[in-house]
Amino acid sequence: MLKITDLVKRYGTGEPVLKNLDLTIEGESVVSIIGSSGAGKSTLLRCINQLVKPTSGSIVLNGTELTALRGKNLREARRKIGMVFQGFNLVDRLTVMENVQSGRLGYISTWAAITRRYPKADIRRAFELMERVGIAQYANTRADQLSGGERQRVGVVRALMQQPEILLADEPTASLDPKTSEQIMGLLRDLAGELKLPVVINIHNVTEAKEYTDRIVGMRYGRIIFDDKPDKLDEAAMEEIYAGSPHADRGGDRVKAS
Ligand SMILES: Nc1ncnc2c1ncn2[C@@H]1O[C@H](COP(=O)(O)OP(=O)(O)OP(=O)(O)O)[C@@H](O)[C@H]1O
Repeated sequence: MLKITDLVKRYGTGEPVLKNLDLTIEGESVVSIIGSSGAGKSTLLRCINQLVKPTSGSIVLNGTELTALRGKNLREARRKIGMVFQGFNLVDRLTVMENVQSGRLGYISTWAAITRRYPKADIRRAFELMERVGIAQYANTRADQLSGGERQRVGVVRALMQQPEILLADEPTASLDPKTSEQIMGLLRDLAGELKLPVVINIHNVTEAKEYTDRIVGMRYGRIIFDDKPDKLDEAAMEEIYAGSPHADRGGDRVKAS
């Protein structure tokens, strides 16, 4: 379970971009985070995986308070959080297998990684996952030879190689064509169920959020103003999430668009 309580993030001396945010995610649910540009979606994901240090508040993942961790403990906790990125973040000149195995860095010795002497169990697991997502035939192909959809599948397998307890995806389909985008969303949804993994997806495409996720969290300027099942996201809720201007809202309490 992920339990976020009273989370505040302020960059420098500016107004907070996350304002006393509470969010609990249980079980294998697939949750999408929607909201206008600048609402704080990426900052929220980065606070969860501790790429960004929250200003205050609590983030507990399966009993571990992440905000209190430093050094080795922080590195260990971060392995439990898989990340999937918009731009895939692969190393182009490495093969698919090498990219996928980089998800095991931190679990295996540096020497084993440098010399590509991956443990047998890791190779087996990589092939299982690559088979599952349809890229096993590319194991020895350089990452830059693959299409966008195939590259994102590599990104997903790499994240799963970490044996994460939660998977975070930051705009995972924004660089993909519509059909491939739907395939990747379907894959994330199915993997969440198969691996009993909570998945949190930042997404601009509301149609995909409605179709492929179990719960939609709508953010507006650092606050959660909608949190419900996709079929509850009606026009009024959309208006509230997306209307208005950042200037009107920033800093103060939520201002309803007129
Ligand atoms: N490293 C940073 N330093 C200062 N301000 C930042 C930093 N990162 C983000 N911000 C600001 O925080 C606010 C929230 O940004 P964030 O990227 O979290 O929003 P978002 O909802 O993910 O937007 P988008 O959909 O465009 O990615 C914005 O005003 C942004 O300019």
